[in-house]
Amino acid sequence: MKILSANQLKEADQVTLENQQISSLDLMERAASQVFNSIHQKLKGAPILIHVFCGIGNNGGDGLVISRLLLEHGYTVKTYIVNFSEHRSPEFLDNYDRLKSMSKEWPIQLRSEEDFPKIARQDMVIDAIFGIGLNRPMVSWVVDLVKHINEARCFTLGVDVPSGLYSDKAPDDPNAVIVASTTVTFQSPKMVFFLPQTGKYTENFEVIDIGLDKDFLHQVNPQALLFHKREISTLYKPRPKFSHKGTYGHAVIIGGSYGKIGSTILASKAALRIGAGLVSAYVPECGYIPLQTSNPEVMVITDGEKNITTIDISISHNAIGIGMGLGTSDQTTTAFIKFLEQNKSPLVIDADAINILAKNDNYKELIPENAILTPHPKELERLVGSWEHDFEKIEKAKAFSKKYHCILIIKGAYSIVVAGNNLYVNSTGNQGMATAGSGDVLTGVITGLIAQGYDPLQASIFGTYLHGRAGDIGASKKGYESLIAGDLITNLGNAYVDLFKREATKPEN
Ligand SMILES: NC(=O)C1=CN([C@@H]2O[C@H](COP(=O)(O)OP(=O)(O)OC[C@H]3O[C@@H](n4cnc5c(N)ncnc54)[C@H](O)[C@@H]3O)[C@@H](O)[C@H]2O)[C@H](O)CC1
Ligand SMILES: [K+]
Repeated sequence: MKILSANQLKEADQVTLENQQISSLDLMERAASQVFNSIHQKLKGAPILIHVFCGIGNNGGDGLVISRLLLEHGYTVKTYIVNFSEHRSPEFLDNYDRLKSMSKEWPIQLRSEEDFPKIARQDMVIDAIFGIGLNRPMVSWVVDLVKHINEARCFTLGVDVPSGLYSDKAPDDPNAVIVASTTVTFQSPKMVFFLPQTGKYTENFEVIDIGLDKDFLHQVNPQALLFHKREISTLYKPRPKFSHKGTYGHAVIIGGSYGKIGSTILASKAALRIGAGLVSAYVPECGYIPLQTSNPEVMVITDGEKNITTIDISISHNAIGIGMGLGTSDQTTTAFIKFLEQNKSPLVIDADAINILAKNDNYKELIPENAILTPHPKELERLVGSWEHDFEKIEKAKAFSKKYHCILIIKGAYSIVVAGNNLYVNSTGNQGMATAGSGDVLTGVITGLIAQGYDPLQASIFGTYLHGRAGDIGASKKGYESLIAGDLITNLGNAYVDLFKREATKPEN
């Protein structure tokens, strides 16, 4: 599914009006009626008080249409106009008149704190104050209104986006944004829903198709792509019946140091469970017995006593995952840099291997083309430098990916695969996966997929999805708190099976 920017949506809007020969008032009616349908389906006429807060632009216009339709269907509604400016949009004004002409109770004008209504915990709020048009800080009484609404802690539905969010940067004041229980958004999910600083303002979101011009939507180069099961399942490579372990490649996992051998146990097991034909672990001597005991299917090569001192892989192989538990001692650093100078294999670079690269710009030049780096936020910061907000972080990640011709996977609630200017947002995973070793499993998964013949970009997107889905299935059985990295490995098989199940284990956003 395409994630479009605010400008792209505005352009789509214009193209649609021309090609479908409709007015923007018609389009607003179409869009807002769908929001009403979604509310009506859930409320089914429930006799609760619904407060609809409308700005004076087109988001506010949507709110007025929703108010009218709710009233027509017998709901108890109070409509408020948030007068943050004198420049009311024509579509707002048309709908304002329509609402006044059909309702005995006129909308209530808000101009200052004295006008704020009481909102009870059991009421519902529809937030149509600002949409994708917010382009400067809100005046202070509107900020106070937002806080007043949030303090009520009642079910709050955001129209298009929670008011107070910009489309391309973090909010000026983190308390000046509506915290929505759900957001019904038009045509395309918004990038803000997927980023930590802004995604927290909506618990859920629902995308509704408002019928924007199909050709435009088809040809437009999106801000990012969001991957769900239907798109992901097309990446799956079926296994031929007459195949053997050699068909599925040899994955090598390099890492571990005294006290951190578990990371390589997890990564190598994950590479096996995702389907690599053969897996070898290259670890220091102290890892030999733990690995052989816990993963009998994995072959073990050792070097150094407590940490790796040279990396010499003479066995034939198809992919290497390196860095988990590796440590960053001088000896290990030298070994890793020498390895990079000679290596010709597809690489997944994780954890301490990223930390070593971050030490020196000359090291980064050694990143092979199409290597995949899987940093968590702190590792990413070491690699690309600090950022002020998430959009800047993404721009820095893109610049890094282009400069070094590699793929970055920004791990988080929605992991984002960055390949040059292209962004791929993952839709699976949950907060239970914020646990030790989760990243080691991801590295093993992606390395195992490359060994089987998936290209690095496919392996990044597909691997991130399967890893998250395994976490979702694991959490559905164990809950978030008790989910551990080993459970992700256990459920990788279920994640594959789930790809071809019709019903999703978790509703798609
Ligand atoms: N194609 C679609 O997706 C459709 C979207 N619709 C809805 O329209 C809004 C966007 O409407 P717009 O009028 O452009 O912007 P807003 O309503 O978000 O904001 C109103 C207006 O206010 C000005 N402004 C911005 N920041 C401030 C501020 N801090 N203080 C005062 N004034 C401010 C600015 O000029 C804005 O234009 C979209 O989200 C959807 O809800 C259509 O209904 C259907 C098609
Ligand atoms: K809104």
